[in-house]
Amino acid sequence: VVGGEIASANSWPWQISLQYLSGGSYYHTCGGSLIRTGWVMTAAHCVDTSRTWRVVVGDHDIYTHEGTEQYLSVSAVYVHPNWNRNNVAGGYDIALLRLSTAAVLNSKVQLATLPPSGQVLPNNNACYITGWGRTSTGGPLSAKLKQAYLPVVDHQTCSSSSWWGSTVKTTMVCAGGGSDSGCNGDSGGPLNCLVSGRYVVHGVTSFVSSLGCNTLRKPTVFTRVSAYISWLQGIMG
Ligand SMILES: CC(C)c1ccc(NC(=O)[C@@H]2CCCN2C(=O)[C@H](CCCC[NH3+])NC(=O)C(F)(F)F)cc1
Repeated sequence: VVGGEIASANSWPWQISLQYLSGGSYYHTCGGSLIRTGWVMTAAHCVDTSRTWRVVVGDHDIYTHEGTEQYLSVSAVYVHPNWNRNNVAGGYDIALLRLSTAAVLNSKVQLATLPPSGQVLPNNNACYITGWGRTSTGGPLSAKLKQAYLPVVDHQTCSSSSWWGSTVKTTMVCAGGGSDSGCNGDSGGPLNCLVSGRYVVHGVTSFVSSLGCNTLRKPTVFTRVSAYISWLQGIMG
């Protein structure tokens, strides 16, 4: 997250850190959302390589043990069948992770609320992106979870020529486009949008401009969760 601020610890209790095993240690690579005690929603581009994964729930500082973390192994990865790793602009950047052991819910570990199927938010709807991604283009990951206020940019604006043009599809949500943005390492995490006074996860962080995370008029682009409710339901049962 570029800009924004450090979140209050565990104030986004469905946010997870997706980590991979390398040389005996685990490393943060993406975010995700806990949507059932045994299921995590993330981006397909996060898990389209075969690795040993773990999910950490209840985390705030990914580099220190705070005692609130639960370390959960992943028993199966379900990438959307239409995902094309060579074309993030095609959409379908969504995946589900089946956890080997269920998360234990408490004040710091909660399930995300998902939107109703087909719901599209209006321009300027209040949303926050959260994640441990880079804090500037090419910069380091954030040790502590960050949040940034990214209002929705509607499709009409986001798909216009000086914005993302035809790269952005109606199965995506755009948000921000100014000095605050998502950045590498926020992938897969939630876009938390205020709807009727409650936070609903309307987006899965998908891509930013390769010219720079907070490029003017290149909002952070999210997979629109409400376009995939039936796919999610079909996998989870
Ligand atoms: C033109 C369109 C197809 C296109 C649009 C944006 C990009 N962006 C990028 O490639 C930038 C640079 C580093 C990773 N990245 C990204 O946007 C990656 C997704 C890469 C998927 C493709 N491998 N996502 C993120 O960094 C984010 F924002 F989700 F945290 C690439 C292609």
